[in-house]
Parts: sequence; structure tokens; C-alpha cells
Amino acid sequence: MAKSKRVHVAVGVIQNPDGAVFISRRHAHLHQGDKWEFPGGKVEANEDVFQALCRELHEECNIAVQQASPLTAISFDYPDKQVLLDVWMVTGFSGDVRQKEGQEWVWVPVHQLDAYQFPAANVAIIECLQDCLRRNP
Ligand SMILES: Nc1nc2c([nH]c(=O)n2[C@@H]2O[C@H](COP(=O)(O)OP(=O)(O)OP(=O)(O)O)[C@@H](O)[C@H]2O)c(=O)[nH]1
Ligand SMILES: [Mg+2]
Repeated sequence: MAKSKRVHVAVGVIQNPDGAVFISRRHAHLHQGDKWEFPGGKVEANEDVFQALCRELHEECNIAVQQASPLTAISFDYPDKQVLLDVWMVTGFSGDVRQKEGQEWVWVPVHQLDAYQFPAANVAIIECLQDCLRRNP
């Protein structure tokens, strides 16, 4: 059987002035359901990753991204799905951050992210964020 194509996903890390980041809980019926995630979603055929990031963060958490920079890219194989998470730090946006799709959400200080259960691919994202924090406290 042919292997399915890797899904390209735009993921945004939104940080508030206190240094906490915005996470929400995936709906139970979805892939990696009930786990916590950073907002984002699949890059559509007609978009580049920055356009996808802007669209997803507007749809999911109500903001207009004005500035973002690439943080890391994680290629990860789940047993049922292969993903490429293209992770961006959102450095400028307008609008009040809130979850528009009925997901539970919370602001969490980076050093407390370990207390939440994320999909396995996110371990590398969280290490990267905690590394940044250690280098620029
Ligand atoms: N948004 C997001 N997706 C993640 C994260 N970590 C991770 O493994 N994923 C995986 O990336 C894939 C795509 O994300 P998604 O379900 O948000 O895609 P989407 O918003 O386009 O939703 P859709 O499924 O309704 O089209 C899922 O398989 C999900 O499990 C994360 O931190 N944020
Ligand atoms: Mg999504």
C-alpha cells in the first residue's frame, strides 16, 4: 500500500507580555484528540505557510497576524499520519486572543508547559521554546 503524503501544518506560538503562551485542547474526535496544541492547521494547496498561519490563527483564535518568524520545523511520523509542523513565533498581531471553535484554552508560562499533555511531535517544540527561554531569560 502506498504511504500517505506528509501533511504540512502551520503552527503558531503566541506569547503574551508576561511570557505565557496560548494553547488549546483538541476536540476529542480529532487526530490526537484531547491533547493540548498550539493553534494552527493544514496548509492549503493555494497558500504558502505564512498565509496558512494567518488564516488559521484568524479562524481559530481571532487575531490578525502582522509579523511572525520561523521557530522550528518538526517532521514526525505518527502510526496513522505523517506531519511536518512548521512552527512560527507570532511577534506582532492585532485583536484579542480567544478560542473561536469551542476548545478549552489557557495561557501557560513556557516553563510550565510540561504539565500539559501534547501530541508526541510537540515535545521538540517545547524543548525549543524552553531552550530559547534559557538563552534569553
Ligand atoms: N494545530 C496543531 N496541530 C498539531 C500540533 N501538533 C501536532 O502533532 N499536530 C497535528 O497536525 C495535524 C493538523 O492539524 P489540525 O487538525 O489543526 O488541522 P486543521 O486545523 O487544518 O483542521 P482540520 O482537520 O479540521 O482540517 C493534526 O494531525 C494534528 O494532530 C499542534 O501543536 N497544533
Ligand atoms: Mg487546527
